[in-house]
Amino acid sequence: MARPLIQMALDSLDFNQTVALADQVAPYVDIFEIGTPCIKYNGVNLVKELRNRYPDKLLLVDLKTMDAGEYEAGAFYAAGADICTVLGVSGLATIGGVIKAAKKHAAEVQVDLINVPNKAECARESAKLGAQIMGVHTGLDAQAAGQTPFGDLNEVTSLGLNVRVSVAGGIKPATIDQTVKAGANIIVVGAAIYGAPSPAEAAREIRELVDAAAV
Ligand SMILES: O=C([C@H](O)CO)[C@H](O)[C@H](O)COP(=O)(O)O
Repeated sequence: MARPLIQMALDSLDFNQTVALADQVAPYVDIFEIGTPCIKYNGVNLVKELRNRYPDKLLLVDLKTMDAGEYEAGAFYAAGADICTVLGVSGLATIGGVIKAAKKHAAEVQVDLINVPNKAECARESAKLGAQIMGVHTGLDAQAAGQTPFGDLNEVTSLGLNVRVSVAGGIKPATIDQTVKAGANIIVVGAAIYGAPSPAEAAREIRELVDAAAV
């Protein structure tokens, strides 16, 4: 089984704390995600900082774009993003705009399926348009209401689309094995790492669990 990538969700608002957390977990993760609250607060300068500091890491900017796809995402690809996210609920015109911006920078697009009523249809149409990654996502508010992403993950991986499937929403050590076995290509972890007493130790444990589950 191909080893899934680990994506660290950097969800602090503080610029320096975000960079410090990235430094701690860097040896164990493949993708740095600048989370939505963080990118809204800090903007393109944080993208530039992480790009300069980590030229070889993948950098995802979780814009969750809802409108003006090409215009909004263009600046973040230009600053060094490898992947920007666009909301599935935004519609195909906006998703197409982000895809256009990504192409100009030889970069990629992730469609976030958060709150999309028909995830299969959105994933199929977005893949046809050229999006490379489908993001199955139970957001922080839905998690607080007791929801998990695993049912949606099974639905989207079983579509057999020629895309990578990312999963986010409260993933923790106890759920790594089922996540890998469900076919996720990218596993996003936020609170289980940044909320741990030692984020570096927590990231190392996640790395070991993913590697063990993927054999
Ligand atoms: O995308 C996220 C959230 O909606 C805030 O924008 C999180 O980064 C994502 O859910 C991963 O974090 P955890 O759920 O804490 O693992």
